[in-house]
Amino acid sequence: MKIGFIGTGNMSGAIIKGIIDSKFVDASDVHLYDRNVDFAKSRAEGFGANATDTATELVEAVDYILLGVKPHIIPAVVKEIRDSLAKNDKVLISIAAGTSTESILKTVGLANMEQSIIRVMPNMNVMVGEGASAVAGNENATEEQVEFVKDMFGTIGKSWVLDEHYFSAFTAISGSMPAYVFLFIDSIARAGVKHGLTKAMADEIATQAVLGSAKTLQGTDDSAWTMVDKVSSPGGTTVAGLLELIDEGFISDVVAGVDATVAKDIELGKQK
Ligand SMILES: NC(=O)C1=CN([C@@H]2O[C@H](COP(=O)(O)OP(=O)(O)OC[C@H]3O[C@@H](n4cnc5c(N)ncnc54)[C@H](OP(=O)(O)O)[C@@H]3O)[C@@H](O)[C@H]2O)C=CC1
Ligand SMILES: O=C(O)[C@@H]1CCC=N1
Repeated sequence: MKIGFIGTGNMSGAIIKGIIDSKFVDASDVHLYDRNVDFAKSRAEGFGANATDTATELVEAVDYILLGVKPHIIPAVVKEIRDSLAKNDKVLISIAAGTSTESILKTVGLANMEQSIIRVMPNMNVMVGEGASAVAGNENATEEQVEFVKDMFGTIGKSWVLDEHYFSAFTAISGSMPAYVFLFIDSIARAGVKHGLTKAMADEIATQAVLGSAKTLQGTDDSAWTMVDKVSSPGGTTVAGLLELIDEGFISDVVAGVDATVAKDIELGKQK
């Protein structure tokens, strides 16, 4: 299969690297287009992939087209390529937040009502092969097409087929989550600085503690809550801090943050 990327920024770059490094596709089957053509060309050169001068050329050259542009750019790009889409049996993949397959189908227009569209919500951790991506096909997408895209994102982390109805929730607990975890790590490090550590040292320690905790949790059948109990020695340091965190609203603050993310994703979707 040949895969094309329109918009070759951060997310596309990470996905391209992952699918080539894992040999999911050969670099010669990857085609890139960006509005900054020279940028796409230098990216392509780095990966050993191909670059095209226009978006429509890219559509002609590939089987799957990933839209790697910001959500507000999606309509313009889709309008630009819709005539070439109409002539061909291609699959569109969108990773844009707050953008439903239905809204893309409307942009594609009446001539393309059979268009297969697959929506994916990855997260930034695809950059290190530890992404968490949800995949949903519209009613035109075949099971094989959805599985292909799920496997594609499975090469750069974990991927799940998920009903599109849950995408706002998934965006909150996975797509946006790296930012919240970075904030958590920074908060821990700042507390370390308060108690005399240098910021650089505290950043490194907090990052390793979070990484190790995630790995420990992945390696056990125990729930996160059970693991909280396992770290908390009777009368010890952890339970003292834990009770203070809960008392200060840690759980409800996290839930409120997720609620706000979900609400924004729904709002963005309604604007389309
Ligand atoms: N960042 C994240 O953590 C996540 C992002 N996403 C989604 O991924 C998508 C891409 O985000 P990200 O990679 O961060 O964005 P970037 O800005 O890094 O990349 C977008 C690229 O598309 C180019 N571009 C802009 N307009 C056009 C056009 N008309 N035709 C072709 N190329 C164009 C941009 O060029 P220029 O720089 O010149 O504008 C840029 O190179 C977004 O829809 C976002 O919602 C999803 C999950 C996580
Ligand atoms: O902030 C955003 O809109 C995108 C979606 C998920 C992560 N970043």
